[in-house]
Amino acid sequence: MGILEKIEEIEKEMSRTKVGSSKDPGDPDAELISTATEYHLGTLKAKLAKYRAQLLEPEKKGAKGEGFEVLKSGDARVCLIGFPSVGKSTLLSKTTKTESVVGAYEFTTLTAIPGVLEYEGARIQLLDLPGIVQDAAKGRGRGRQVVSVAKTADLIILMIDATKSAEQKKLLEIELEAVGIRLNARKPDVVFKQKAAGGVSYINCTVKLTQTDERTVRTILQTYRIHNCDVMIREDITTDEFIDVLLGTRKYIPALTCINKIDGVSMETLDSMARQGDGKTVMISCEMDLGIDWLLESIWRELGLVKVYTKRRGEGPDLSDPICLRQGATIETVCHGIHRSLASHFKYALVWGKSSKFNPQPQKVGLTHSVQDEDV
Ligand SMILES: Nc1nc2c(ncn2[C@@H]2O[C@H](COP(=O)(O)OP(=O)(O)OP(=O)(O)O)[C@@H](O)[C@H]2O)c(=O)[nH]1
Ligand SMILES: [K+]
Ligand SMILES: [Mg+2]
Repeated sequence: MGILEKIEEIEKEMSRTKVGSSKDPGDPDAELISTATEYHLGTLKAKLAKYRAQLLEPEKKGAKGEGFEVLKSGDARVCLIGFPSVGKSTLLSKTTKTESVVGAYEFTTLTAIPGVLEYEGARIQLLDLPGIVQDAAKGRGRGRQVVSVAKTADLIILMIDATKSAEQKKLLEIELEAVGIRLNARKPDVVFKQKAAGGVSYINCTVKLTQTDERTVRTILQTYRIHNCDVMIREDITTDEFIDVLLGTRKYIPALTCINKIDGVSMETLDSMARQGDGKTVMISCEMDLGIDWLLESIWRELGLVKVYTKRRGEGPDLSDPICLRQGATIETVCHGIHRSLASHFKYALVWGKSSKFNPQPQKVGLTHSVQDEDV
């Protein structure tokens, strides 16, 4: 029997068990029967979770942990990362028009399910993902695939079940770190450029290095057989940070911790979680509809999107339909947001708002001008 058939068998057995367990209140054996039924259901659930976890195993040995193929769309991508059954799919179904199957058993979700969060005029892609297991990054389950998708996120939500171990957050962080994701860390201010010739040109501007030095940097370059490059260090970095930059495989991604199912814990526990939380922890209950607005606001804030409005000559700005952009976006990005060929026919733009030198008067600018939030 294949895994799918086994799963089907168990699901049938589960529904039979539920039907057969309707209690007769007058029956003295009812309590006994119901305990036995619960136990049986529990065993079935465990088996179901085991088989579903097998479905998540990589198809063949040595297969690379490629990400699930979901096209990026909208203004930004947010990934839901968490252990099984913390409520990732429940959250997606609640906040977007997409229905992702919710189940009381682990590994309900087997692939990446995208939904669209519409917030403040932005369209944010929210990705529901399979639950990960410990050692996911080493290739257990399809975990490696899940953490690989996380690399493509503009924001990662570490989703945690309030009723389960407080270790969850730490364990998730370890899995993400293992594939090179640095959560809530800023990219070190170091410029590293490989060249074809010319040797190593090392420049350390302005800062005094207290945690590494030129000799160490040069030794590391030799170890990696890099003989021609420009290195410019602009902050007091550690040796590890230099290696991060050198390998270029690190992703620096902002993250929020979302503690779900707070309906299931006592006020004391809730209070102590609130005290431990940093500015990047949000507590919610999908079931009781608590904290969802707080979460959406936090997502919006952490993404740091910039809203820009357009206006026609002689008319007011169109406030109903902003263009949402990443921080640091330029007029060129704005052009692409309006029409693909606009930038190639571009002469100049008039900008009103914070980025205009003459604010509140407009400024005439070129394609490389950086826009700011609420510019017109
Ligand atoms: N008490 C309570 N239960 C919840 C809450 N949110 C979700 N659940 C339940 O938790 C169970 C798991 O929910 P899912 O949304 O399937 O969890 P998931 O993280 O997507 O699980 P996998 O896809 O298996 O990794 C379901 O029985 C939900 O009804 C909540 O806020 N409170
Ligand atoms: K589940
Ligand atoms: Mg799910």
